[in-house]
Amino acid sequence: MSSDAKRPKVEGDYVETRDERLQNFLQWCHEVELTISNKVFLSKEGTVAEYGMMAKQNIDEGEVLFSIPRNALLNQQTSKVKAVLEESKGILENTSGWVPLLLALMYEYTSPQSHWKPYLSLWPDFKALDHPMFWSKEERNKLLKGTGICQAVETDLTNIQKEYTDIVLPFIQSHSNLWNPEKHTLDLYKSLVAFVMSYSFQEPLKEEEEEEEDDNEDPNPPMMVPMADMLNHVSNHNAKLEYSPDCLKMVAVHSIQAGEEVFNTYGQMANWQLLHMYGFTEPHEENVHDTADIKNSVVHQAALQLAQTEEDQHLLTEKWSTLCDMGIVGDKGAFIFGKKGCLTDTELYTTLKVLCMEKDEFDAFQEDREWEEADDEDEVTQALSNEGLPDLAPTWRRLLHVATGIALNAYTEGVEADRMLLEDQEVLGRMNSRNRRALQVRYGQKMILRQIQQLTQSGSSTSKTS
Ligand SMILES: C[S@@+](CC[C@H](N)C(=O)[O-])C[C@H]1O[C@@H](n2cnc3c(N)ncnc32)[C@H](O)[C@@H]1O
Repeated sequence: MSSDAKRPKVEGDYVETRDERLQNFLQWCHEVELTISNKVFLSKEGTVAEYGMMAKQNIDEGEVLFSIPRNALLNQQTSKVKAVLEESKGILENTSGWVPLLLALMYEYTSPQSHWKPYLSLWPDFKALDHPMFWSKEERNKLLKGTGICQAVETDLTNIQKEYTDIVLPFIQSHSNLWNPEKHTLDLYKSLVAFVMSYSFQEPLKEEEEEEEDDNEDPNPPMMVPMADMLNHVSNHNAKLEYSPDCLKMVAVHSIQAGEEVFNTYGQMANWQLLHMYGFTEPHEENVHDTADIKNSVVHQAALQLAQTEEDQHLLTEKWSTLCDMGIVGDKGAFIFGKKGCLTDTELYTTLKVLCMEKDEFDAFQEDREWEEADDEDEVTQALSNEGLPDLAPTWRRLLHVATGIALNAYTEGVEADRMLLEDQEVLGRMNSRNRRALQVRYGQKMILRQIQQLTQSGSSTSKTS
């Protein structure tokens, strides 16, 4: 380690920090020409979680806070193992597209000579990662029942295990000069998956590429962006990352006052997504992007409950298979509700419309293939916004009301029980942090569902939409 005296003064580097790892990282930033404005500094003090960036002086909207040259990004192209990853491209392809980066990280993270050592050493053992994938299954099922996270984590864990056993381990074994199965274990792989989940960035496609890659949903592989990944997230963020051909820049999107934390955005993330991917949550009130799902199958179940005769049930089966054929609903699909209304409004509108049709109407609908005529998008959005819900046709409203009830029953406790816990500071203080985060997710989802339930209460208003 070099002494303070030998260390060059890095612009924006708050040398008063006694954090040696941070000092080494800032020194490395200087060497790779990653430039930082002297109006900001990295710190563990005053931030919402561990490292974060703080404003030292007032910052104007549009100011560049730091700039990262492209050769300081860590991905399979910049890693020392680039050539061997490139050679084996075909073998390493998998559905997530993460394997090459994960192999590069396994190598760089454990290599004492790695060019990336001062950066990766900021997280010596990934102790701070506490995604639900590290909780026990019992804990997940107890705390997160109904939130959708349990199933998402089970799928992740199955995929991680399979990816490691089928692709990574054989590859490591055949490249024993670079990797070693005793060091590069499944446990390390799992920690690195969580690290990539919560610290990596994915460059958005340029417009031309987007047009070409119409069917490709996940075209750019993830990469590690030193410094940008030191910023924490809030939905009401004040900075964002911009991509240009030479470098990536963190730019203030609002003015930031001295003493405030600089927050990036990880995207428009509901609390369940934040907990699943990043291991934290925002208070439901503060997260403007919070959502709750009603599974497609739950709306089907609600319609079956409302069907009064065998004939109705039979008709319903036909309607459901029509909706499946149209690609509107599916086994794993869900309707998503935000704080202001349904975000998958076209799908829900068509589903309610078809499920609530009389038999002759449905026959005509099928014959005329009327479904190919799109409904007016603005009208659909308005009808399924919170403002529009009380005015839905009574049959639609009833169906949505029953479906919401079923969705709410999937949770262990009611919304009032969670509200009481959240309002009692003493109880909250005694709660462990997993419990608190799970509570935020459950409470937010239930509040959104409860709101739909209230807005679709029968007899609340006369119908306008039919
Ligand atoms: C990209 S890193 C940010 C740097 C991180 N604080 C550190 O010290 O390494 C993302 C991680 O920071 C934490 N984090 C980010 N925003 C947060 C927030 N608003 N509240 C709590 N934790 C947050 C979570 O642990 C998340 O997985």
